[in-house]
Amino acid sequence: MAFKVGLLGLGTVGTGTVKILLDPAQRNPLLKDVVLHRVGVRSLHKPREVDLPPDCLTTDLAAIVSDPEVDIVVELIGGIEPARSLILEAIDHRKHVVTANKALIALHGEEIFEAAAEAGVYVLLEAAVGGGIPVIEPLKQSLCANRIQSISGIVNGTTNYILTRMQKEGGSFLDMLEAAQHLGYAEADPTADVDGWDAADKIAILASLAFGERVRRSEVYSEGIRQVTTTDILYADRLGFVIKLLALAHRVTPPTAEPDQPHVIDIRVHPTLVAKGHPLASVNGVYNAILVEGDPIGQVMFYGPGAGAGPTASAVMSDVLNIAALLTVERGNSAMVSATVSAAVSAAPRSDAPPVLDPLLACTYHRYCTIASMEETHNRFYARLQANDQPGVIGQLGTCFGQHGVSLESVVQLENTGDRATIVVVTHEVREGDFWQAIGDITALDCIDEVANVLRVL
Ligand SMILES: NC(=O)C1=CN([C@@H]2O[C@H](COP(=O)(O)OP(=O)(O)OC[C@H]3O[C@@H](n4cnc5c(N)ncnc54)[C@H](OP(=O)(O)O)[C@@H]3O)[C@@H](O)[C@H]2O)C=CC1
Ligand SMILES: N[C@@H](CC=O)C(=O)O
Ligand code: NA
Repeated sequence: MAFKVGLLGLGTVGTGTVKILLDPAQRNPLLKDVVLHRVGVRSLHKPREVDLPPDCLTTDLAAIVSDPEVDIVVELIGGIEPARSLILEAIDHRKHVVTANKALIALHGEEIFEAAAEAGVYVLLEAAVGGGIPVIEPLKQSLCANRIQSISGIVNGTTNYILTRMQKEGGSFLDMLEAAQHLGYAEADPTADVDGWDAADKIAILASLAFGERVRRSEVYSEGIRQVTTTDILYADRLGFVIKLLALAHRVTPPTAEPDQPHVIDIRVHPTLVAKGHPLASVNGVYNAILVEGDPIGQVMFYGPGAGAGPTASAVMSDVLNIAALLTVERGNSAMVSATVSAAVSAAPRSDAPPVLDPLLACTYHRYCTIASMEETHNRFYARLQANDQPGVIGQLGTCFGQHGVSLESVVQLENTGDRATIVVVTHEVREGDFWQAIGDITALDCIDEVANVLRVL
């Protein structure tokens, strides 16, 4: 019983996927039933790392998604269009879909999953978050009995790779970005990685799976890592922290709230000082980790390679095999029915209703959650200030923070050059809006040259 795959894209992840498909030895036996039928690319003349069967490669991607022989369409071209239209067309032709495209799912998930539910097909996306780390299916299935309270993690391999190398080698941001691009970790436009949009796509997807309600991608607050300097990395280190780009989501609504009201979710992405003893602090390089807190499980952490050809292809192929397994059961059952129930069944009226989907595998959320305004969230902060090195400066800072109810955990003067001083402040947890009002007043003080950087602290 063969299942035919129509693959869209033969770049980093597409190539990794073909390598698994063409080398089934000692993997799951079901892989032998999965056949690579067509591969769609932009250019037929690029050198490729894999030897494809003759006539497999095409630039006509529309023909792949409507090909009657294709059972599963694997979308690995990335971006919004033409990926969105091709996936919708594939669904319309009743193909199951596997995608690694978090940007598309975060933005157009509602349209895609509603079309899939109507057509009775699956759209699976294990590769879209955490690369090779199994996290989407565990959230949908293994943790489904839990009430999830929070998800926090490092979900972008490129920025974690850059920050780790900046920390360990003091290298320049641009050199490290180039290395991440060369290794195939970065998006086609690496702005999505560096500015936190890729991590925001991923936390929007994780939060909707964890909390059972859709998240409007446009409402997810995100800051990238451009403003993180080697000076901040050094000062953070002296204070006992490392700096990581964290994606955070937690349910603000208590479990006792009315079930018909949408949940309020605090969700954001920003560079964060993480205490060296925290489990996320030692996640380095291209590795990702996702810490889930639920009731009754407590804490569970998923860890592994978050980007790159092989790990991401491992996740893509797990989805393909999940679908192949379901199709094996479906075809086996219908063969049994047609063999045993003959005349009576064939005389009955045929139903065109789509097949019923496994509710733990399909994503069928019907309402949007409410996102808490950033001003109302509570955070700890690190602020690096340039000031006059004169008596009373620290007192004035303390007064300004105090007037806005911001309590300080530590204030240290880390460096002096001539009559200038660098002061680093770490606050206790405060209301975000109050902190920024205090910073506004501090900026206006005569003794302060500038607030050079502000970062949040976990
Ligand atoms: N790289 C990674 O580590 C990870 C990537 N992802 C996601 O996987 C997806 C693919 O990423 P990646 O493999 O890195 O991307 P690449 O840029 O390496 O590959 C893209 C492929 O798609 C083809 N393609 C792009 N646009 C078109 C088009 N309009 N028509 C036809 N073919 C097209 C390209 O063709 P050609 O080869 O001819 O140029 C290329 O083969 C993205 O959604 C990405 O976000 C997810 C997790 C990790
Ligand atoms: N560009 C992404 C690729 C995987 O999703 C990353 O760096 O994490
Ligand atoms: Na994954």
